[in-house]
Amino acid sequence: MTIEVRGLMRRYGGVAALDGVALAVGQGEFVALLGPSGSGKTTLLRSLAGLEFPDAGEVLIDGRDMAQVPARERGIGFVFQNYALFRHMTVFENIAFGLRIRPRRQRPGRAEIARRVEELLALVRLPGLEARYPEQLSGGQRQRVALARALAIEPRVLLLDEPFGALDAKVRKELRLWLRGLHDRLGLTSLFVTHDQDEALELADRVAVMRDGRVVQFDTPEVLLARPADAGVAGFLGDAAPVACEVRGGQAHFAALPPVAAEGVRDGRAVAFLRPVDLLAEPGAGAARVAAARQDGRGVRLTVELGGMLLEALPAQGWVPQRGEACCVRVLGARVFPA
Ligand SMILES: Nc1ncnc2c1ncn2[C@@H]1O[C@H](COP(=O)(O)OP(=O)(O)OP(=O)(O)O)[C@@H](O)[C@H]1O
Repeated sequence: MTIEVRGLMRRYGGVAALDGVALAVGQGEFVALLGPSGSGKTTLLRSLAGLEFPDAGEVLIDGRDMAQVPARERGIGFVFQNYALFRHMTVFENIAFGLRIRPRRQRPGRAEIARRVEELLALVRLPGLEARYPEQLSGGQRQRVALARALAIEPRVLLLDEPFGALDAKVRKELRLWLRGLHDRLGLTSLFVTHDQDEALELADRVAVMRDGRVVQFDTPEVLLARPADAGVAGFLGDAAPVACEVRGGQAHFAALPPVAAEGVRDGRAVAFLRPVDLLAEPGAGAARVAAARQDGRGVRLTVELGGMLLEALPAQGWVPQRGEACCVRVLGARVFPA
């Protein structure tokens, strides 16, 4: 199924939660809505689900305008933060609920419901847990039950609001990869809200970056990192450090770093956004000093001190940096915007 919204507006008192949102999602895409708190992500997701009705604009699902159609008639599955399971119902009843609320004509019989619940539990890899209550499950298990409940109606579109928000980092990582696999296998079109950029960049085919009730950029993770639409997006993604510079003739000049290409940027004061992968530190008598070097899951993370700034950089291959050691920093690339 395809999803398209045009000119979506939603005001709460004086606040424009959605301020003219446009977005077109293709069949089979896995899309992240990413943005700071209050940027309108949840309001957009709820408008797609039919839990919120926009003041103006269109919500097209497979080309049909759904803006005023209630949630249960949209055939969309949704999963919210904090599981939102019914605490007084067993796992079986929670999942069956998704089937029992279907319009009468499509509602399956008792035996068929039991068969479907069993199938869904196998799908989310929780067989045999149907008699448990939510409080007898771990956070990750609860979230998978919530997903099974959403999938019970066989939706073609799945909407998820911070689905892994309450889980610890390891479970979160496992579950999101598993969810991506499930999306692919079932041929769903999915949108999920997150304010975790790693999650968005790792999982999504495309990421819609939201700010102040608008989608400011909608692109693949690669394009977002390489060509952010504006300084706001550049600063929000990829752990980029903003460094003041001066552009002259297509080059950005810094006080303490070598110049770097800034093609197409007009001459004058500017800001360069430098990610750790943009800076290569090498041992040698340079103006920089190693402020910290630590090992994490991805390799050595190096912090260098240079002209009063602290910048994250990659160490040259084979070099084991020591704190306080002098070094030189090369700039491999930068995203530069007029100040
Ligand atoms: N029911 C409501 N009543 C009044 N204001 C609301 C309501 N729902 C949302 N808002 C406001 O609309 C704006 C967008 O909110 P929304 O929840 O969509 O943002 P968000 O990007 O999902 O934020 P978060 O990441 O914090 O969940 C915010 O300023 C919020 O305070």
